[in-house]
Amino acid sequence: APYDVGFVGLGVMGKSLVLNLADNGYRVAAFDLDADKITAVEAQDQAESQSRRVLGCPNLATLLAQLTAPRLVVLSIPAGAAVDAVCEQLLAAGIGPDDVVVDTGNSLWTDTVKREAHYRGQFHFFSTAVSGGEVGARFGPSLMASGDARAWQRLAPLWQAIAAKVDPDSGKPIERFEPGNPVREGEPCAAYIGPAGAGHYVKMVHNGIEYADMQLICEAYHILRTALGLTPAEIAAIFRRWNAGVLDSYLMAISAEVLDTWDEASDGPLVDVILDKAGQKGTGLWTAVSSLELGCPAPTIAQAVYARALSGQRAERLAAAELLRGPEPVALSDAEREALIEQLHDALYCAKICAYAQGFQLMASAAKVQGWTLDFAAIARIWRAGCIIRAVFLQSIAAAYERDDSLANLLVDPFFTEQLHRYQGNWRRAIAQATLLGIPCGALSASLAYFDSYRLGTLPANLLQGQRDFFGAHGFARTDRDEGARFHVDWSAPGRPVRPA
Ligand SMILES: O=C(O)[C@H](O)[C@@H](O)[C@H](O)[C@H](O)COP(=O)(O)O
Repeated sequence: APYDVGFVGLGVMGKSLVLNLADNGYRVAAFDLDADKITAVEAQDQAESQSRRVLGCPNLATLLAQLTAPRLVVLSIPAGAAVDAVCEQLLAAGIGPDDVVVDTGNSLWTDTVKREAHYRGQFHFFSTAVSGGEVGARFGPSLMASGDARAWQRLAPLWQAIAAKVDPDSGKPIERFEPGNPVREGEPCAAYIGPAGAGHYVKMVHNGIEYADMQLICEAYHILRTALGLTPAEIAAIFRRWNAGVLDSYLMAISAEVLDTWDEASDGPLVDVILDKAGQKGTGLWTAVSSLELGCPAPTIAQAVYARALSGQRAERLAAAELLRGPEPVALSDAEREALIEQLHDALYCAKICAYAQGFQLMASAAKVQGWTLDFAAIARIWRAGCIIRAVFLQSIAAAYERDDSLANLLVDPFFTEQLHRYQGNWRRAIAQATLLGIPCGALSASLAYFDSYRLGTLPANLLQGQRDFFGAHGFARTDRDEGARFHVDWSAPGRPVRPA
């Protein structure tokens, strides 16, 4: 019998998606340039299922020959030129106008837009951004699909079958990590986001928020470690406690796991032998750049990208540490220590709300410019399970957009407004304490500055406009005239007259 879907790229994510598809009853014809990867996925398939659900193919022509027409071919290959190379090879191997090719890598959304247009008429170039890492891909990722809606009709049953599932009542993930026993009940975390590029844009922002979330947790860890001298295991215990409340999330849970991990070689906490130089593959940077280009502030996300870059300047930091002095360490009383832990909890929560608010507002800004109609409640719902930023609080974000799908910013949703009012005091105290102790908390404080700026009717941009007009005659609007009218001061003339510009 012919195979249901072709799969090209059997790396960590590709192999996991293939076995997930097979677990859900799809017969997969698979190819990779590396023959060992083909053998490996076939062997794992047989070991897990004692049947042949996955067929390794020696080349793309053989793969296409196994498939039911119109054919469906999924790509899981590194973002960039490799995607175009494989598309050209598929054309040479005989893929046709009715066939669908799906890019599941972390491609830059503008590349996806170009590819869909470039291959139109040759085959349907579709995309589905995947979040959840190796385990997510294997047992249930979050899937953000975009492109021709007719291609989605074909893909939807497969994606909804393999996607992570959420319990419709609690909004919590239904998780089971058993080969051959996929989760079939619950709401699937797979959605059609919109035209080409929309899915990859939304995934890019997911990753930007992921960067912010991770950086915020790292700053809390740094303050607990430095200000209170707690051990990684003690901090892990605090994170577990926090993970039982409003901060309940995958990233909080794995942070506790990392902190609790012992390194035999050094006979100490693993985290103490991990070099403090953060890597990055680009999605966070792309998000920050898009926010700057759109003029839609995402300072917590941008600060998280900068924090990675700063960590990368390790040699310079070590040299600077010999030269630059911070404040003298201060011993905190037991009451102050307990208070700081509570304050940090609230600071993390408030800053997290700001990072998500920035991400959702950024998606809204991009949608406006691109002419996309994004369903923010649906996006929040498919991020409740499977993806890296999965968290209970996404249920509240979904509810906020269900209440008002044209919400200007999550900060002004009644639920989140009330939360910020309740917890902001401790947020300020945590940042003030860390700052006095000389412990960097750029993402926590960038979030607070964002909140304080967004909630203020008047900002000091009036002086800034004056400065710009003084040195560059750039002009300004007046508060007591129509906003469209421009004015300029003749700064060198007596009395500095203000004239229409
Ligand atoms: O949603 C996910 O499954 C992850 O975000 C995934 O896409 C990947 O792990 C990131 O690309 C890591 O990004 P950095 O290497 O830039 O941290």
